[in-house]
Amino acid sequence: VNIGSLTSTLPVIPCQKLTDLYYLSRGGFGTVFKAQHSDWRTTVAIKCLKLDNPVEERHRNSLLKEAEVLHKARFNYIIQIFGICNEPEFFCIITEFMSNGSLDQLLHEKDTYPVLAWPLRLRILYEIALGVNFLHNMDPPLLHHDLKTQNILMDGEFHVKIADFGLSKWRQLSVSRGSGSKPTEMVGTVIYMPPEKYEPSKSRRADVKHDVYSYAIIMWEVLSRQIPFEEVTNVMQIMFSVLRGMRPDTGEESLPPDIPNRETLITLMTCGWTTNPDERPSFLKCLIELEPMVRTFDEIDFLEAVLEITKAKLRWG
Ligand SMILES: CNC(=O)c1cc(Oc2ccc(NC(=O)Nc3ccc(SCC(=O)O)c(F)c3)c(F)c2)ccn1
Repeated sequence: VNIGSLTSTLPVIPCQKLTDLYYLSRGGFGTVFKAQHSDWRTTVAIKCLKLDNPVEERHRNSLLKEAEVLHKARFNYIIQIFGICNEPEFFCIITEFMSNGSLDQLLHEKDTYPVLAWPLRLRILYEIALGVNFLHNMDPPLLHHDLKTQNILMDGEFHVKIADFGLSKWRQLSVSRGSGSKPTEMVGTVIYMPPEKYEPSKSRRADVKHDVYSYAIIMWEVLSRQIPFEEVTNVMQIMFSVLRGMRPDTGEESLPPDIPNRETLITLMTCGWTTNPDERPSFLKCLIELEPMVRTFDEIDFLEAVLEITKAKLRWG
């Protein structure tokens, strides 16, 4: 058997199979739609190149590259790619549709989700770590470098899938080329970015400790349901404060005393966002800390937590 032939090729899907397109989000030059696959009878998400500007080779290639990366990174906690649609006038990546949206929405839309039980919050943190740890274990390691709650998606049972809308990353690319006269403003958010990355020139190549800083900030956000540095006026002020050592507050008003394993979780998050990248834990270390915590809950605890928010969501409509 030729091992090369074993690597399953990615299905190429004719674009007329994709119907009922519904606009979801837009970025640099990519646009994301919800769609129906007419043969598979399921809902999918498609990330495609805008149709207005001529599909330059560069854009098509970067989307092809993304499809290849996703195809290689197939795992339980990474968004699943179903195929690509590669036609002269229409080019897109087809992925599973994550019906419960992003972690950002789950955490901060408190009208829709008034309660978010601790067992589910811990399972979410654990599954994010499983996903990123898998990427870091690939050969060569795949570094995400844009982990944020908007890139963590939730499926029908509120299980986590790591995604990368990547639209801001490319936009940043196009902006940082100094296209216009105005200063290249940072697109996207700076709160998940480790301080050593504020000066891209000085940052070390292929920084393996970037993602764990972002993860520590996400840990705080999941446990507090607050926006990190919400009280700080602007992006520059956040960057100066973080460079001086400011981090989200780990006091009881942000992280309530009833959090299970509160001290261990705070130790892990403060270690994860420490200024010196070398002192930050690996995702393997994070998983070893989190496994026993998640094991203290049983399947019913998770199902009850999911049922609670599913009911609330249906009531809110
Ligand atoms: C309510 N539901 C929705 O709105 C919705 C929208 C949706 O749209 C997409 C979102 C993201 C992607 N693409 C993507 O995630 N790619 C990618 C690339 C690299 C890495 S790993 C290394 C690295 O990060 O560079 C990675 F983890 C992921 C996409 F194709 C479609 C998908 C599902 N549901």
